Parts: sequence; C-alpha cells; structure tokens
Amino acid sequence: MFDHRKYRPFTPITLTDRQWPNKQLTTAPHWCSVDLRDGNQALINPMSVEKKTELFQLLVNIGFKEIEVGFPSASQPDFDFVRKLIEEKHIPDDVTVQVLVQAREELISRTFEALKGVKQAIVHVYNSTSTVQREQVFGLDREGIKAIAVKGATLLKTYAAQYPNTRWEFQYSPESFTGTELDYAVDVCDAVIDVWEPEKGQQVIINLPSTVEMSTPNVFADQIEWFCRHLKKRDQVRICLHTHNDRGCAVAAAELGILAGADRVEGTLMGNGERTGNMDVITMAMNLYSQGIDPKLDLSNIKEINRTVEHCTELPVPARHPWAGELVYTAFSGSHQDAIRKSIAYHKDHNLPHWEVAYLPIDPLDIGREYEAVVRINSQSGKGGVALVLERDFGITLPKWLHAPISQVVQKATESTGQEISSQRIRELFDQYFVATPHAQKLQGYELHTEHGGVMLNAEIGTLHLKGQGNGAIEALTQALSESASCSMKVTHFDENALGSGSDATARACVALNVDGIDVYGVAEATDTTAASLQALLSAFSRSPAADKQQAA
Ligand SMILES: CC(=O)SCCNC(=O)CCNC(=O)[C@H](O)C(C)(C)COP(=O)(O)OP(=O)(O)OC[C@H]1O[C@@H](n2cnc3c(N)ncnc32)[C@H](O)[C@@H]1OP(=O)(O)O
Ligand SMILES: CC(C)C(=O)C(=O)O
Repeated sequence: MFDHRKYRPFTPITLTDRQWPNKQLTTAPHWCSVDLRDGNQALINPMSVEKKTELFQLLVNIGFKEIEVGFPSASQPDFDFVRKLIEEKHIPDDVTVQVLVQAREELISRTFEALKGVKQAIVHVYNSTSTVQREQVFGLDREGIKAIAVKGATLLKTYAAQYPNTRWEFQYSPESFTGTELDYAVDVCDAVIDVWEPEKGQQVIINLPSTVEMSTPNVFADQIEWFCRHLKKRDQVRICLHTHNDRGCAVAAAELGILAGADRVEGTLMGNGERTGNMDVITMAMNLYSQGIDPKLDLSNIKEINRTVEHCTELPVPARHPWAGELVYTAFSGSHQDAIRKSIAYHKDHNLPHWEVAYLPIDPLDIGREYEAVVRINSQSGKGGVALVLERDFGITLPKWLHAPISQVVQKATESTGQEISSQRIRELFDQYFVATPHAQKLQGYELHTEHGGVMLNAEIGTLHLKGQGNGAIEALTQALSESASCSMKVTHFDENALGSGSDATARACVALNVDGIDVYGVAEATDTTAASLQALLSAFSRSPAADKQQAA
C-alpha cells in the first residue's frame, strides 16, 4: 500500500554553528574513479577483462590519478584484470590503482597477491557500521563491529609489510556511514587510524560513503563537517566522499560535502553504479568547469567518453544527461532558439571575455560538441530558429521581415507531421514557397534605359513581353505587371545583398508585395542585383491570385 506513514524523517544533526554554507568551491577535489569496481558491480553483465582495460585506458586519458580497479578477491576476472594491469605495465607512474576488500583475512591475503609487483596502490577495506546492519545483518554491538574494522586495518598493515617494494596507502570506509551515529563513526575511524599510524608516515584515507542516500545534501554536509571536527587525527588523513544517488542528489551532496571539509571524491563516469548510481564525476567536474574552476580532468572529447562508457557498461547515456547527453546543447523551443542565435552573435560581435550566452551554460565546442546541434526545429520552434537553420546550414541570411512568413510555412509542415523537421526539408520548403515561380515566371532577359528622367523597362518573362516605367527597375516591373494582370500592386519590403566578392559575386534579393490586399513574398539569386530584384518580384507576384487570373486569361 502506498502509505507515507510507513517512513520517518532522517534525524537532524546537531550542528548550529555549521561553517560549510559560508564556503565556496574554488578548486577541484582529488578524484577517484570507481567505475571499474562500484560501477562494475552494478552492471547486468560485469565487464570482461578487455572492456575493463578499455575503460581503464579512458580513465587514464581523462586524467584520473586514482582509480579503483576492482575487488580482486571477488572473482577470477577481477583478479586477472589487476594482474594484467601490473604485468603488462598499463599503469602510468603517476596513477595509483585502488582495490576494495572486506575485512576478512582470506580476502585480504588474495588482494595483496593480486597486487604483487605494483609500484603503488591503495588498499581499501570496509565494513558496515550502520545501526540497521549492526542489528539485522551482523548481529553485533558497537564493539563487535569496531573489532571487525580494527582487525581489517591490522591485517592490511601486516600484509603490506610483506611487500615492502610497494608504496601502500590504506583506505577505510565505515560502509553505510549515513546510517551510522556520528560519534560511533568517529570512534571506529579513530580506532582504524590508530592502527595505521599516519603520524609515522603511513598515508591514510577515510572514506565516508552515503552507501544509501538518506537525507537532503545539507544534512550530509552537516554529517561531514561534524565528522571532520571530531576526528582525532583529521590533519593526518585525507577525507573522501562516496555518495550514491538514491534521492537524485549525489552530486549536490558531494559538492556540499567538499565545502564541509572533505578532500577527495569517489564517483563514476555518467554516474553508473548500484541502484540509481554513484556520484557522477562528469557532472561534478563540469559543474566546476562552468564556474571557471579547472576540474583537473580532460573532458574535451565527451563524445568519445560517451561511446566508451556505453560500450563497456552496455548502458545508454541518457539524452538529457547533464553536460554529456545528446540533447543538452539542443533547443527546440522558439524563444530559446531566437535567444541563442542573438546571444551567440552578440558574444562574437562584442568579443566578451567570458562565456555568457543565453540558455547555454558552457560553449559546447569546449567538449567537442557542435553548434550544429544547438537548434533543431519542430512545432515548438519559432521564426528565429528557422532563420538560424537557413543561415547556418545553407548560408541564406534573410531580412527579418521574411522570418515570420517562412516560419509559418515550416510550422504548418511540423504540425502536420508532429515531428522534428530536418534542415534539408526546411530548405526545400523555402525553395518551394519563396524561390520557385509557380507560373514559370522566369525573367529571360531585360533591357533598361532612361527616358524623360524615368526608367523604361523591357522584360522577357516566360512567353510574355512586358513594358513598364518607373523611378527604377522594380517600380517599372511593378507597373508592367499590375497593368498586365489588372491588379493593384505595391512593394512593401525590399532587400538585396551581394553574395561573395570579385568577379564571382552574385546577388540575392527579397521582395514582399501586396497584390490586391494580399501579401506575397519572393526570393531570387542572380548574377547582378537588378536581375535578382526583378526575379524576386516576379517570384512574389507568381504566388498571388492575380497571377493565377493572368495565367487563366
Ligand atoms: C556498498 C558496497 O558496494 S560494498 C562492496 C560490495 N561488493 C561486492 O560485494 C562485490 C564482490 N563481492 C563478492 O564477490 C563476494 O561478496 C565476496 C567474494 C567478497 C565474498 O563472498 P562470500 O564470502 O562467498 O559471500 P558473502 O559476501 O555473502 O559473505 C558474507 C559474509 O561476509 C561477512 N561480511 C560482509 N561484509 C564484510 C566486511 N566488509 N568485512 C567483514 N566481513 C564481512 C558477512 O557478515 C557474512 O558473514 P557470515 O558468513 O559469517 O554470515
Ligand atoms: C565500499 C563502499 C565505499 C561503497 O561502495 C559504498 O558504501 O557504497
């Protein structure tokens, strides 16, 4: 039964003088990728050694300096993968591999065996400390659970001493930290740290996981600040966060947790991980990047990252995934398209020192995404977007007064299909409704001369020969057409521009006509501006009912 009374709120943390809300993120944390361990243990099909190798290479290329490569005592492929990394020398000198293990001797022994010959490594031991697990899973009291942690810590120290050529770092996680009383979590971690003696030079990491995300991120930050304030040897250890995304706030929790005093963050690419996933490193790193902070990870080729992650995990990257999804630099809605187009142009014209473009929190080019994907057209789009597509994909820059008429044609097409429209189809509609001349009213040739201070025009149009007079060629043709079709005709808008320069230059003209009270539009390109203007006028006229009547007559 759907009944909220089955649940109760998370107990608040008593911390009235919390400092983290006054802090700001200014640098990237130490990152540790857990894609190959926590990510892997959440997959339908765990990664093969080949896929793990491919993903490891990607993580190295991105710039991770610490990578949890597996749980080598858990399975033969995990063990073999660690051996392969070491024996085939895949681990760069500045990268430290990390492995996870339970606080059990047979597993710890096998873990050190897997790591034989490695230059440096982090051995990560964990046991659950939460009230629920103490009572329901382990059936042990506080002291009993602490004893498991201390035993695990001692075993790490003992086994590490057998491999003196490796530089060992030790990591301990009070698993299910968020469900653990804070004083008890500190007590267990102090005991583990005492075994490891960081004061004598042993490197130590204490990892505080929200194994299950149970509260709002501010409560998690309070837990971290409280923990950091009370840990005896806080200054001698690195505090790490490992947040899960059960409430959808893993990134926010990690960000606030860093404000609250943590140094390091574990997470995965695209947030793959148990249940709703681990903290998404891409999102957190890009959040920093978009604030002008060097994330210390190279995410410049997000397409390649997506491709490899999808291949190795057999999970799709959602189209709306923050920063990385296929659709996140695409605007379908009209007002957004219009604003993006204007804002990008403004940005270029004013040579702004920082990126400030409407609706685009970063420049998509930074991560290998293109402007081409920024605007796509469907029935939610508007005139700005259609104009942008014609300009961007076909170099057709049109006067503003023509944007609405073209957009109306495109809108009808998208409404009738209910689907997105391709830029090629927009071009076809533009040619069909604005450039083509329905009654073959093609200008075959023209001749102009001045007479009595005005312009005389002789024009060959299809099979017609027309004569007209006016202040210029356009007026002369307007006069000729209105006479021959017995209609009233007025040019309401006119625009022409040269295309290119030098001897290859051509011209484009756009004309809006009002013929017997009806607005019609035409666009034409020709080798000179007069020919383009006359043809654009003909093209507009050919769409009027008067042209139909003229043809019928
Ligand atoms: C939140 C996390 O992501 S933690 C990491 C979880 N990841 C994994 O478990 C993936 C890899 N794990 C495995 O392949 C297996 O669990 C193995 C190989 C590690 C262990 O396998 P097995 O010993 O066969 O089984 P299992 O994991 O069920 O063992 C449970 C026993 O270990 C004990 N145990 C569980 N976790 C720990 C721990 N961290 N430290 C010490 N003992 C533990 C349990 O109390 C239980 O003891 P019991 O047999 O006396 O009841
Ligand atoms: C082992 C720990 C760090 C873990 O994966 C978790 O608690 O989620």
